Amino acid sequence: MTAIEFSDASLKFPGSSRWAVDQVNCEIERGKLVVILGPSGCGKTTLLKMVNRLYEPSAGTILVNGQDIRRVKATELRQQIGYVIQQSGLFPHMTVAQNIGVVPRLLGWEKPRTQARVDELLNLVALPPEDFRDRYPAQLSGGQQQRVGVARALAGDPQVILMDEPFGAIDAITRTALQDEILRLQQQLQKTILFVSHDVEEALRLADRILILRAGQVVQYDTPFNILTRPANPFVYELMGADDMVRQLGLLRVETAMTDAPPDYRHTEAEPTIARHDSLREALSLILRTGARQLTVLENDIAVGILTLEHIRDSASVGVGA
Ligand SMILES: Nc1ncnc2c1ncn2[C@@H]1O[C@H](COP(=O)(O)OP(=O)(O)OP(=O)(O)O)[C@@H](O)[C@H]1O
Repeated sequence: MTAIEFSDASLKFPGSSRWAVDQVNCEIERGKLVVILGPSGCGKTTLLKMVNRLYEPSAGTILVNGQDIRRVKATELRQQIGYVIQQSGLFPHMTVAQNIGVVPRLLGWEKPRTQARVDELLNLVALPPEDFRDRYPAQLSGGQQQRVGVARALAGDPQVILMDEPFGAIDAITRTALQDEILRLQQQLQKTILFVSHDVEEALRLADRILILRAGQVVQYDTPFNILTRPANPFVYELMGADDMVRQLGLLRVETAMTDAPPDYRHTEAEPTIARHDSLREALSLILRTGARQLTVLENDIAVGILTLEHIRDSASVGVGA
């Protein structure tokens, strides 16, 4: 099912001679995390802000859950769509609980229901409620503020969440921790997330699909694996740094290269196993170390896939497409 659909979506800012977003056509499947990637000024933020009508398209249409967003009041639309921005955007004069409770209050929830939801969300983003509920944003680290920002975006239980470089201003170690958190939450909640980034590693780690923009136009929209192995043109190849394959293998997840295990598949105890979220680099090490012909890919102790050296080799044989 399609959660967001862009049809010829375009935007030209008043007084500007060029299109900031130029005839974007793409469908975002429900439950997927799509990263919009591209160089500075290519239109990533503009495209994102068109979805919750912070910017109105000059031409084309955008559907959210099948509905033309022009037919929904902007305020109502924004209550249905979570939004996380770089500097968290928390209201400084409100406590953490009040910040997270903004949308539930707008939706008219009773106080006890809002309070319970705030605590549930703080637990979900690994901030113990009793420690954090009554603090003000200035009393939090940058990483904690972003966690609260994510909790706030989830508060009304929206199906669609927009994230605009949410971890851009965070140090590298905390950023990795927050990315792990998003992957964990995503496994649990399966929201449709449109995530702006200019960081290739972040895109490869998080995305089910990557949308590459250049000068407002879609250059390629595909899985991280296909973008790395079949870049549409030299621009994509360079953007992805596809010449450094060892680094890329460290970023691609096993699940991006494996084949699904047949329903009757059984693996013997002796066969080495790997988790679907481990990196291809770890998989390669394991194959080389054990001399195994194939690895069984596990998720929650269940065999979900098979990974061979050929799969990894395919992922490393980059060619620039037409
Ligand atoms: N409010 C505005 N008025 C006029 N032009 C704008 C406005 N906002 C953005 N632009 C222009 O539109 C183009 C796309 O900007 P946008 O912010 O979407 O790019 P971006 O890809 O998100 O960039 P970055 O990675 O640097 O944040 C740029 O040329 C920018 O200068």
